[in-house]
Amino acid sequence: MKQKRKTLKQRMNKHHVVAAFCSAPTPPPRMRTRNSRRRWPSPSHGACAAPLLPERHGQRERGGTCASGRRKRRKRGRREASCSGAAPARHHTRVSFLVSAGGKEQKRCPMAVRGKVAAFNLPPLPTVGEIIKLFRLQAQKQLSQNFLLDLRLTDKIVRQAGKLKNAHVCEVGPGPGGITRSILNADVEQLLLVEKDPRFIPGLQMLSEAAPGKVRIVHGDILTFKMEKAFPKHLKKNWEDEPPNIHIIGNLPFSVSTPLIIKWLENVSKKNGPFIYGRTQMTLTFQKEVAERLTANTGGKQRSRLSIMSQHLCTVENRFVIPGQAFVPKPEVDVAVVHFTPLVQPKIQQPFELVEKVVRSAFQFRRKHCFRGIETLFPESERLKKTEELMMAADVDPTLRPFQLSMSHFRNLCNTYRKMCEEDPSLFAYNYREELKQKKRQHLPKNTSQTEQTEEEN
Ligand SMILES: C[S@@+](CC[C@H](N)C(=O)[O-])C[C@H]1O[C@@H](n2cnc3c(N)ncnc32)[C@H](O)[C@@H]1O
Repeated sequence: MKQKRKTLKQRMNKHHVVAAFCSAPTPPPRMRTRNSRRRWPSPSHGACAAPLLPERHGQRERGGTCASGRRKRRKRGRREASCSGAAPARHHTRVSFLVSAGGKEQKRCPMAVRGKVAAFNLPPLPTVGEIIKLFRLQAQKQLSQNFLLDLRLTDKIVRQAGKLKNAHVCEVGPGPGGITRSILNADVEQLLLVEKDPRFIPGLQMLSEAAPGKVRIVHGDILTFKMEKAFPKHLKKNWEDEPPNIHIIGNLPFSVSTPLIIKWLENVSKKNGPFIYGRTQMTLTFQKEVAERLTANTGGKQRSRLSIMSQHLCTVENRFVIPGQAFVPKPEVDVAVVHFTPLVQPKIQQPFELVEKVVRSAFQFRRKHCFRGIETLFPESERLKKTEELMMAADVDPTLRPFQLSMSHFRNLCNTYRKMCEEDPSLFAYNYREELKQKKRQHLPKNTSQTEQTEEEN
């Protein structure tokens, strides 16, 4: 009789587990999964995981009716209960969930989906590590893929975005879905995932099924993806108002994050792309040194083109550093999480291209006096005269080094250069590098300023 009742209970458990994966948004009343045994059920639909997921439901039920099965389960239960909060990320594949009859969390390994950010609980899922194994998602070095498996860390990244309850979020490069889980746990309204590598799509579909109606997956390149229509129109806010409840979050490869932030800064300046909705906030990871450049102050060692371009358009905050060893595989460098909020008024009120040109020229020779870079704004024939005119009118000491120039120095330089371009409409089209190339092609004798290598970082 006792044995019969247990079997029924087990059947109920099985039913709830399946339901959780198929469509039910609520967690099962009581469930145990032992991930090393791969007990999770396969998703019932979608082209994603079915062929790779082992079918174990029958085995589970049979195991429950014999004495040795019960002994094994008791032993396993003790092991699960001993899973401590200090478990390192690599232990995460052995994590289990224990949820009580009321759906209230009794005990759950802190490595699992939780943290202050959690406001919505995904049903039990295979861990990120298991998804990687299950779908054989080896990181591709040429795509600079480095994954975050520690969900405390992904929660921490997501917390940097602020309150996400009912927010519309776009995650760039979700990969195996660590950050994705933390975003979903923050009780967002809608999550748009843009992933370039098709190998990750089935694992993401699995997450999508665990949070029905919330996730939209786009297989595409974020550098070309059009964000203008990505979110509902009613979320639009005036630029002067508080930022809309729209966030961009992502841990992108370094090769993509720098060109992407430059593109998005241009979008901020033109109020298009993701900023058609207002002052959309971004929480993104960068190589630590790039994050330092983005946030460097006047006189700082890392002060560069990126510092001026980002800080004149946004409030930029370097929130925290993630050591390289937190990623799998470990990259050569550390990573920093940077938060951007577009400013109501840019600090330099000139077109993006003009500011970019002045700033790029100024940092052309970063160890030399700033006039050496600034003079590359002018054709050789009138270089000296025009550079003097610009520096005088902008009230900038020509012997300062580029990294010593403040935002107001750059504002004055841009405003004066704009006036000079209005007086001489051909000036803005002048391109120093083009001139150099042409001269090289013509085999003209080179003077020092022509042969000098530019030092500006790109
Ligand atoms: C560094 S991995 C991070 C993966 C995951 N977000 C994490 O934190 O574990 C970068 C991810 O971005 C994806 N990715 C790379 N370039 C991309 C692009 N241009 N557009 C969209 N996704 C891209 C990669 O395929 C990979 O999944």
